[in-house]
Amino acid sequence: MLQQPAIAIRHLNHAFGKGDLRKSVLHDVNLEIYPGEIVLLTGPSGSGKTTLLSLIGGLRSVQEGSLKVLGQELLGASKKQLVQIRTQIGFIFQEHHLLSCLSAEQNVRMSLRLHDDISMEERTERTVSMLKAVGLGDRMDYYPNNLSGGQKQRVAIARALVSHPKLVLADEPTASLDSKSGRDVVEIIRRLAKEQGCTILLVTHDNRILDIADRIVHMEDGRLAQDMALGNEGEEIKFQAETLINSGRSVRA
Ligand SMILES: Nc1ncnc2c1ncn2[C@@H]1O[C@H](COP(=O)(O)OP(=O)(O)OP(=O)(O)O)[C@@H](O)[C@H]1O
Repeated sequence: MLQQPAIAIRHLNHAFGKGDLRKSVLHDVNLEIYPGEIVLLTGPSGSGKTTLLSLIGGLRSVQEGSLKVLGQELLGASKKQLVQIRTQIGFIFQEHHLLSCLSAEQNVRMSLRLHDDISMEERTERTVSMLKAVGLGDRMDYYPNNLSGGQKQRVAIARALVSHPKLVLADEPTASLDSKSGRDVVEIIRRLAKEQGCTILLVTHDNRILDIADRIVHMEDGRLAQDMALGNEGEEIKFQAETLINSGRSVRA
């Protein structure tokens, strides 16, 4: 493949704690994800998915191995470089982390504050059109407390995508949603990501998401245990993929 990977990971190890309390949680992780790919990260509770996602997002420092995100090496990166890489990534979490004192519009607009290259006028335009794209054109002045769970998660998606990031990292974005809202949220992420051509890495235990993915990467005990491409293949692969997602869910339950 000629394209540069959006994420390139080589021999990545990670541990928490020191001395006797040191616990190794990622072991020799190797992974490449290419621009435009939608990849699901699955695995049992405690297998290291969130740790891996937070390293890729520049939310933790890389300890050992190589981790390149959008061409930038994060091993040894300065705080300033980590902040810079974070501005190029859209984050969507299970808990939406909206600021309750700000309206939906202000929450979305906030994520453009570090983008000095985008004029005030364009920030307003983008914010309004992104909230319309997630179906909240008539809720822009609402505060989070007056929105449903699914609506709050849609504001969080708008906030993650309004800067047109090249990479979106999502950690169980549908976990707190009912089945219809969960499906809507996933469909919105997929549509907007394909329109904007961005790469998505999504941690999930939710097999309703399966059909939006190009690939499933499965973790066990801090290692990548399986990497499966999905396409228009038959029921057998689909069954295997569902089993992987369910294995994570049943262990967690
Ligand atoms: N800040 C931390 N300090 C110490 N140990 C941690 C910390 N964060 C995670 N761990 C440990 O690292 C391991 C991997 O955790 P991680 O949250 O990455 O797993 P996960 O696959 O995302 O799990 P889940 O599906 O439950 O969210 C677990 O054993 C966890 O207890």
